[in-house]
Amino acid sequence: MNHLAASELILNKDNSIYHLNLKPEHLADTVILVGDQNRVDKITKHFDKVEVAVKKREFHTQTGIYKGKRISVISTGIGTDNIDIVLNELDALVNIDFETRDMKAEKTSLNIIRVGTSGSIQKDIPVDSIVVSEMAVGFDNLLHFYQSDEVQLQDFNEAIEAHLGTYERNSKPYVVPANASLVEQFMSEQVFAGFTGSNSGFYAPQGRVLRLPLRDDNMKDKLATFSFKGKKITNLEMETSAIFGLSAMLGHKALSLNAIIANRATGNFTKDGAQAVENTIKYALDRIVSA
Ligand SMILES: O=P(O)(O)O[C@H]1O[C@H](CO)[C@@H](O)[C@H]1O
Ligand SMILES: O=c1cc[nH]c(=O)[nH]1
Repeated sequence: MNHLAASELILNKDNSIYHLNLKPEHLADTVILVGDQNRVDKITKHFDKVEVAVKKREFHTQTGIYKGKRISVISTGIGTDNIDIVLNELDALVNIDFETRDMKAEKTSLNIIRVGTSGSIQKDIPVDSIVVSEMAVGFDNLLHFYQSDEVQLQDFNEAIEAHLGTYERNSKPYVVPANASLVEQFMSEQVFAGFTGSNSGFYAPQGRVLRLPLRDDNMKDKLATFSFKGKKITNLEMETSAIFGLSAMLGHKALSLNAIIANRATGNFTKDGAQAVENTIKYALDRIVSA
């Protein structure tokens, strides 16, 4: 067997994993991922107790108990490049033996739930609502570095590429589904079912113009008018595609919920982002313990 070299599976002096700074015993099987470090406390303030609190760079982790369930909350920072780090290190914590540096024979499957913020691109999905993503389309290029074809919905890939007329030097969009059982657990009449676009930036990649012109002025409208097999792209953010894709490849279950703080179709921005996020956190925690 090939043991993973020190340069590939990187452990800190205390045997914690490189970026997350966590040891296997620090992690719960249910993991909430948030972009913003300050959101970790906003979630664990609802916990009965917090037993682990570890910080390194933008990766802040707290593990504790909520209504009898052990949950880890981890901030990822912004972007799918960070999701590459977080998902690989989460998987290593449960599925690689840090002593032997080999894969474990028996694999653990985590439940991974993103609680994020996002901008709606459909008029009828207003600010302060919650979108539960059934699917995601990645306009980043992360999944293309992995043997990921099997987890991608190729018919959607082709339909989106044809509709957008993606610039030939950009990476090709990839579409990946959320875990179906988590979608069922989190869906209700209080939320919108979504198809979430994950972009490689906040400004031009999401069709925002401050001072710099876009290569394609119509990109936001093209995203909003895409429709295939009854699905429209509902909202834009920056992590969900990679969370769904890497989780599916690694055998974990993933879902993403986003508080809608901007409506790009109407030009509205929430008047109380903190409350929108708090409502989404409460909804997510409630659904996690409802299983
Ligand atoms: O609020 P978070 O979870 O960070 O999510 C959204 O907010 C950030 C951009 O402002 C991006 O990370 C985007 O995905
Ligand atoms: O419009 C938005 C709002 C939040 N996060 C994003 O990435 N885009």
